[in-house]
Amino acid sequence: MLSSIFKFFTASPVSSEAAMATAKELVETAISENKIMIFSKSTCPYCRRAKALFAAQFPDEKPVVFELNEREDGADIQNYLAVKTGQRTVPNIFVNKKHVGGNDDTQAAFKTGQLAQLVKA
Ligand SMILES: N[C@@H](CCC(=O)N[C@@H](CS)C(=O)NCC(=O)O)C(=O)O
Repeated sequence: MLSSIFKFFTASPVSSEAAMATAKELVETAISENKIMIFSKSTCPYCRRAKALFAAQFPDEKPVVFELNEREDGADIQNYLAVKTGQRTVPNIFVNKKHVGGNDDTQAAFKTGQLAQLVKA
């Protein structure tokens, strides 16, 4: 019972001001400290495809992945990312502090060579 109430609140599209501020700091630190930062959900097929692309094409780089569905602050992070990037879906990917976007954007950026440019920037 308590855990279902808790899940309802963590899945909420509304975060308190304090939770948003905490999520903001966490997200901004993660983006600035990690070359490839992937906000993901472990159950999401688009996320799997994006992670597989990095593993296959940039095997020397080790993306940092936050699985939002496995964290208590996952909904707050997702809400902050929506404000920051205009994108609410996962994956939400940053390379060298640049917002690449979701899986479709990442696959497209790989095809044009832009992703490789960003990775080595
Ligand atoms: N076109 C997007 C599709 C991403 C997408 O639909 N992701 C789903 C999960 S598989 C999502 O974020 N749904 C909303 C949510 O999980 O909150 C992409 O290529 O990244």
